[in-house]
Amino acid sequence: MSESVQSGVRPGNGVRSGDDVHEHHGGFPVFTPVQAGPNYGEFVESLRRLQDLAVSTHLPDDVVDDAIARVNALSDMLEPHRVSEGKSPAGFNRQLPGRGSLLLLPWLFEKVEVDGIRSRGVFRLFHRGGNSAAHGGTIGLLFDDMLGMIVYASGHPIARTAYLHVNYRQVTPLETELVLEGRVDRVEGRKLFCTAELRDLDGTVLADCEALMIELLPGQP
Ligand SMILES: CCCCCCCCCCCCCCCC(=O)SCCNC(=O)CCNC(=O)[C@H](O)C(C)(C)COP(=O)(O)OP(=O)(O)OC[C@H]1O[C@@H](n2cnc3c(N)ncnc32)[C@H](O)[C@@H]1OP(=O)(O)O
Repeated sequence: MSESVQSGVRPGNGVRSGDDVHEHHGGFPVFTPVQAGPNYGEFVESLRRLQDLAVSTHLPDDVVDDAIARVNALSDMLEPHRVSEGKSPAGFNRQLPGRGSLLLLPWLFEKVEVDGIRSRGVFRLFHRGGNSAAHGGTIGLLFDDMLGMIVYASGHPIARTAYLHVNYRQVTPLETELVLEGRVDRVEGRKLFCTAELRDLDGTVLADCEALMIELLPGQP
């Protein structure tokens, strides 16, 4: 199999179909994953810490002024290195929490196999919704991103989420290790019906979802 991937997606370990199916479905460009450097994970984690602090501090105005200047200086340093989609290590590095993406929940995959996926991690302070619970939208983000990985691992061509039904069963705590598991339950043509559950370490289901992923047709964005 080539090193090229569509939006970071390629078949799970030698499963199901050949290269053609994966490299010619959908209108995604073919990306070559950008390997993160040795300190990239620490860089992303430093930015997450900054986000945690941004939502959990009450700063004097002069500290805010100083912070604005420093953050702008940092942005000015990064700006000349801007690249187009697919040319940054962000999102392509499965060995890093959140695949090295600041958007994604900083979770790590424990199992990425044809029959399903398991990942583990915490919701951070900056994911707070209210009363120390995770914001419901961030739970949807966790599920939705996992669905992409489920499709990838199961060996199906790239797919998009047609619907994602989330059941919020219990309040989801912040800064507490949790486990997420999901899989493709059944396939009808291009339609992949998936389920996933978010549990605490006692096995209590905090949220679960049912989703329809649809394999993209050639040229579909
Ligand atoms: C090496 C390192 C590894 C890294 C590895 C990374 C891998 C990880 C990548 C992550 C990648 C992100 C993946 C996240 C997933 C998104 O978040 S995607 C973003 C959110 N979703 C979207 O933006 C989708 C927007 N919608 C669309 O583009 C189109 O509606 C769709 C979903 C492509 C479907 O359109 P279509 O192809 O025209 O399909 P259509 O003919 O309408 O329907 C096909 C069938 O599905 C049914 N259907 C369609 N929609 C629905 C619906 N909402 N409800 C029920 N049935 C429906 C139709 O009834 C039809 O059924 P049949 O008649 O065939 O029985």
